[in-house]
Amino acid sequence: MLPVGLVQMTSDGDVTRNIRVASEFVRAAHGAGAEFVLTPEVTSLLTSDKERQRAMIVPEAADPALAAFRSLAADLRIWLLIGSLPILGASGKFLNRSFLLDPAGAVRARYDKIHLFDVELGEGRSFRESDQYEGGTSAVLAETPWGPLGLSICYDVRFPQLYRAYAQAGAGLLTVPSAFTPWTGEAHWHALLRARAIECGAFVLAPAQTGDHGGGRATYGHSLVVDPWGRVLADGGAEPGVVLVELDLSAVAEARAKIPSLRHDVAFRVDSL
Ligand SMILES: O=C(O)CNC(=O)[C@H](CS)NC(=O)CCC(=O)C(=O)O
Repeated sequence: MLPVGLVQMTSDGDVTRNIRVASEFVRAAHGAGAEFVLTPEVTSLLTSDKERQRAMIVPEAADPALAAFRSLAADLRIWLLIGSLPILGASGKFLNRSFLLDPAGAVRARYDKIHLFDVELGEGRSFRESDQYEGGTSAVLAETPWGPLGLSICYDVRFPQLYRAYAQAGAGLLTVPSAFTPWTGEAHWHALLRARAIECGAFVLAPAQTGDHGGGRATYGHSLVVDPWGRVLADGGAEPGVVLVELDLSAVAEARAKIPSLRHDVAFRVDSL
């Protein structure tokens, strides 16, 4: 059994505060027995204030949040997935980067969000993540004591081919740290995450931002753990806090034995008539 803890929080423009709040929740999850703790997308900074982003977002080597979370993982002797930190890349654009830290505080994997959220939701709700961020180009499968883990972030969840590639490469754990909008979350969040779990026969771990972040930004919450049969094992609701759940890892082989759809994948062509 793997005891996991998902941190649900309301990050804002105050990096120091966000690091403190996330760290308190991580400590609480560890105190409750979690050996693997996960935080949401943009744990360290969630703001629409572009000047503030320009001032606060730095290269990885100088990032105070990464340094703090590496010490925390080492201090608590836990595996820690920091859902993402905004990082200043070499091109001058930002990268939306997940970090998997081991119990020695070492960075075991980095993943840069591949699919950027450029959408028009209507009623003046538009997002253009690519204005400031550069997308990643590599899927990343990380080794853990609990088997291979496939990393992704938020809007990536709408691209099932990423998760299928992870499942075909052996992943039984999939991470989807997020900051979903309240509107799309209400309509799609549970369905998308359950679909990824079911079609991959894998656990989906999705720690989420929640609530009102100020400056017109709000997120859906509902941090979710879904098992390989598609059952929602835990739902974080709307309030900040920690979601705790024990994963029975044998459920991966069990689901895939019942429905071996990963083995039934065939290459096909599309005939346009
Ligand atoms: O910009 C930041 O500060 C943090 N990043 C986010 O909030 C990102 C990009 S705007 N949000 C999403 O990808 C939401 C996806 C979503 O809601 C959907 O697919 O429906």
